Amino acid sequence: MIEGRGLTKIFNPPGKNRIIAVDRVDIRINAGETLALVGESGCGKSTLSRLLLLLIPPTFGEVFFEGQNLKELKEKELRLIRRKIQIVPQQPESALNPRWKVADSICEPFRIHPDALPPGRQVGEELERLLGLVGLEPEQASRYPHQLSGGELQRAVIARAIALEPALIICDEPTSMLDVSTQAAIIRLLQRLQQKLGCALLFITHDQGLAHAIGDRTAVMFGGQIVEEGKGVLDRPLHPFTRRITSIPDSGLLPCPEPHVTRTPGSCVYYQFCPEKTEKCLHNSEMREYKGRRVRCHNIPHA
Ligand SMILES: Nc1ncnc2c1ncn2[C@@H]1O[C@H](COP(=O)(O)OP(=O)(O)OP(=O)(O)O)[C@@H](O)[C@H]1O
Repeated sequence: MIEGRGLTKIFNPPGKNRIIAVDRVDIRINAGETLALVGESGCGKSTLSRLLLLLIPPTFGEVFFEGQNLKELKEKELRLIRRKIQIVPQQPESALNPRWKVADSICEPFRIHPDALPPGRQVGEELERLLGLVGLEPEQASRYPHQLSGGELQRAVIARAIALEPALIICDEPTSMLDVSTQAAIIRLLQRLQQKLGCALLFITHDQGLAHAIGDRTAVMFGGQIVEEGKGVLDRPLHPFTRRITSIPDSGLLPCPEPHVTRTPGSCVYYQFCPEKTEKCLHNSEMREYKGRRVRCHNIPHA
């Protein structure tokens, strides 16, 4: 359904070294599936998700949605596609207008896209339906954001995200600001909604337990690259980085280095950290298909 090919994002902050935030990433999310994107802080997960929506322009690479190259679309056509892809961010407050009642934020998509309202339906009826789907009371929706808890706010953001029946919801660490029991409730809600609405999820997290629980497939990121991707990645890891993080449950031990600082020029992105590196790892590694997986490592045999 959505596919990024060769996506690269280089930031050039004034007076600082350039940052290769996303480096030649190929990524595909199929209709109705959940892809968990896991990696340490700073490895490029959020930048990659913003590239997929063309919220920021890629330095190199292209994005295809249902076969259409987004770069070739006019702004109006791109807006129609963006309707089909919604984001649930880490901080729900950032997605809701603090001066609006929550109900008004949830219904905003219908004001922007009045044609999206099902024929014969009133906005109020849709609001009631959405609140029911996410488990919020009408009374809660009549409050302002600062009058709701973090979990309630995230439910409101999810209600807004599903209003236009998206084909894909990008969940960018949607539970990391919540306490553990609220986290579990929000995850269950997202899973239930996905089943009911049939949408795909790109679930971004640095929590490998969560990635394991929610993903049909998992993509592991390091230093701006996807280093391993497929089914069962966290159960039977092949890449040295995936093996390392899965051997230390809940590791926060390997903060992602900024590639321009730590990377040996031209080498595999994991070169400086890899206990198994050989001479060929001084050269960039390409993605290889192996046992139904994609792995970016010279030491994985060619299929
Ligand atoms: N607008 C920007 N200008 C300059 N550098 C940026 C910009 N946005 C992101 N970066 C840098 O790009 C790299 C990747 O950042 P990104 O936010 O995508 O990582 P992440 O994996 O989502 O991290 P986290 O889990 O902490 O949100 C980081 O080094 C970050 O500092």
